Amino acid sequence: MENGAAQPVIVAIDGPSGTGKSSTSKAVAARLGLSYLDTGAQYRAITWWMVTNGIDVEDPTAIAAVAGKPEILSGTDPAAPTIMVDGVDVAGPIRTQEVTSKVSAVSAVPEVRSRITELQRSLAAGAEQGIVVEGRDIGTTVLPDADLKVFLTASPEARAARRSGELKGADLHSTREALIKRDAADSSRKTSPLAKAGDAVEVDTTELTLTQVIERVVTLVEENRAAK
Ligand SMILES: Nc1ncnc2c1ncn2[C@@H]1O[C@H](COP(=O)(O)OP(=O)(O)O)[C@@H](O)[C@H]1O
Ligand SMILES: Nc1ccn([C@H]2C[C@H](O)[C@@H](COP(=O)(O)OP(=O)(O)O)O2)c(=O)n1
Repeated sequence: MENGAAQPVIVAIDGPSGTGKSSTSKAVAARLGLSYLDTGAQYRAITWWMVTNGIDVEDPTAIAAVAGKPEILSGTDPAAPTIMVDGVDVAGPIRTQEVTSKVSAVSAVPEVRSRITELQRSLAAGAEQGIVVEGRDIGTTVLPDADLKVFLTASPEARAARRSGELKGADLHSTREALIKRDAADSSRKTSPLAKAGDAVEVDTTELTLTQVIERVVTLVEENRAAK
């Protein structure tokens, strides 16, 4: 723009688990001075609340009935993202195996999705410089008018190796199986499944380093801005 003030830019980054969405999105947002939102953390947070409050996660009606109750607050600074539920910092508890194994069932419930989608849209609208939002349905459903949509992929082997590295020695085979099962659940649900938007740029990260993926996405954002 003539006066040098950049228009806010909205970047949607989707893809299955372990493709590098969180690491890439955080780094791209930090580099470009944008906000950052991890929507998986929000679905994990509402799942943590359901588990903590004894809600049967196999019962969609029970989940739907209380979906509006927890207050979920996301801090969008890429240098220090935060996630709170009813005033409690749940950044650690939302990463347990128990939450990971239940998050697909909870996030498949339409009342949960509409609640969380509303929060996501409001955070995106309020981001003054723009925002990088990562998840499963950002480009398709949450922010279909995003300036740039990226869909990250990687082989199941690469994704499982990355995840087991994080879980400090977790068995590679069982990590791979759990990951494939969660992808299948997330891709096959009726409401807003994991899917690549028609206008998303697909980046296969299997053979790329994290630095290369970050560079690729930063370049895509810069090209997008320059074309405006
Ligand atoms: N291109 C890559 N090459 C190697 N490791 C990667 C790459 N991208 C991400 N990682 C690592 O893989 C793990 C999962 O990445 P993460 O960003 O959490 O993925 P996602 O958000 O898609 O689940 C992290 O430990 C991260 O450092
Ligand atoms: N936009 C989103 C983001 C996540 N989810 C659901 C489906 C995912 O399996 C869980 C957890 O997502 P998260 O990004 O934290 O998962 P990983 O870090 O890739 O293991 O949340 C979703 O349904 N929609």
